[in-house]
Amino acid sequence: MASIEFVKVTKSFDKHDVIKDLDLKIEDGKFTVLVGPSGCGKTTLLRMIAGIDPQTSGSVLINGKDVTKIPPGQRGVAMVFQNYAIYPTMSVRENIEFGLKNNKVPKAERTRLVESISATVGLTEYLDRKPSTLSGGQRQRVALARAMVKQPSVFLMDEPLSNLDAKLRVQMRIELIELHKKLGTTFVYVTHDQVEAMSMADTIVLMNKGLIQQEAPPEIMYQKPSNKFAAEFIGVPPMNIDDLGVEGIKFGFRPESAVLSNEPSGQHFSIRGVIATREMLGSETVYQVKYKNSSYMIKCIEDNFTVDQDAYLEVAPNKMFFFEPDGNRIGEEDARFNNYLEALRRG
Ligand SMILES: Nc1ncnc2c1ncn2[C@@H]1O[C@H](COP(=O)(O)OP(=O)(O)OP(=O)(O)O)[C@@H](O)[C@H]1O
Repeated sequence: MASIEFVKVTKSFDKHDVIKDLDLKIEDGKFTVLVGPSGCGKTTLLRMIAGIDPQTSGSVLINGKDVTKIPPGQRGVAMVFQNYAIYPTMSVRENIEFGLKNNKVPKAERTRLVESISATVGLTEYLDRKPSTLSGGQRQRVALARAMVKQPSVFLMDEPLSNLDAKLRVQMRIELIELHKKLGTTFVYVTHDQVEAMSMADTIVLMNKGLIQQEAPPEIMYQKPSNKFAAEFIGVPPMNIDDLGVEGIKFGFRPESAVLSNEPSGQHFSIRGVIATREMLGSETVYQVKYKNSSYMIKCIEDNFTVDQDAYLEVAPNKMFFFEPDGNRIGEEDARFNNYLEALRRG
């Protein structure tokens, strides 16, 4: 088990700061997901923890100890990548055992570890197979088992599910959640996929351009995004955001927070728009509603509207968000919040 801490960490490539003065604490035993758009610095953070590509300045601490001078092999961390890095000519057993042999672990102990870990990830019956005869999900489990035999105190995972098809990804997500529960070890997981982050994380660390935008459990990230970036990054379709027309303020509401109807019901924000597109997804329907120069995405359980039909789009006041011109969210406790609600109601 281990906690991880970044203290004033900067990482530069060719004098360009990819990460600048970053402070972050990753809690012991938690499933922490680093999420953000491509190039925001997620992998760079992971590599600094592993010691593969150390920071330019600042410190990385594992269990309170500065690991700057400790080589990757001695940090007690194991990494799992998206392209597995398993050896095609070795059997599953040999792949899992490889690191142990290298570390001169005695044969009896090796066999015990390989068998118990294979059972944990459901590979027992595949131990004598070659990786080429396994499915993508089974190969991903070999990569996990290879990391697990090292009995690390931290698992670092870099988009480990991105090579799998959609159905398998969902299944592996559940398996990873269960594995984390079983092991109780610190997991640090990198992804650009907000659904993965929402479904697996104890804590989400949302990054953009090398800066942390918000650090929070999934439900807080969703209900109380700290800024416009977080509001738009988490959630599918993203939050609808538009100009309030007052002091450069923007307002926003989630696609599932709006109600579409044929008659207005007197909700706070009420406009009459036209259905521009309709996506019937089975359990829900996503409509695009056009109103003046704006368009809003609305998610409904029922499928009551057709394209080109007029509809009232209404949102309750407790479902509204407001953002400063610099993107920061204005909380309900802010004295201006009610003024902005009033401005919205008047249209
Ligand atoms: N070895 C390197 N030399 C120069 N620039 C690099 C190097 N490694 C990463 N970068 C730059 O650092 C930034 C962050 O890269 P990083 O791989 O951490 O992003 P990421 O968030 O993991 O993105 P992705 O989701 O695409 O993997 C990018 O702009 C990238 O171009």
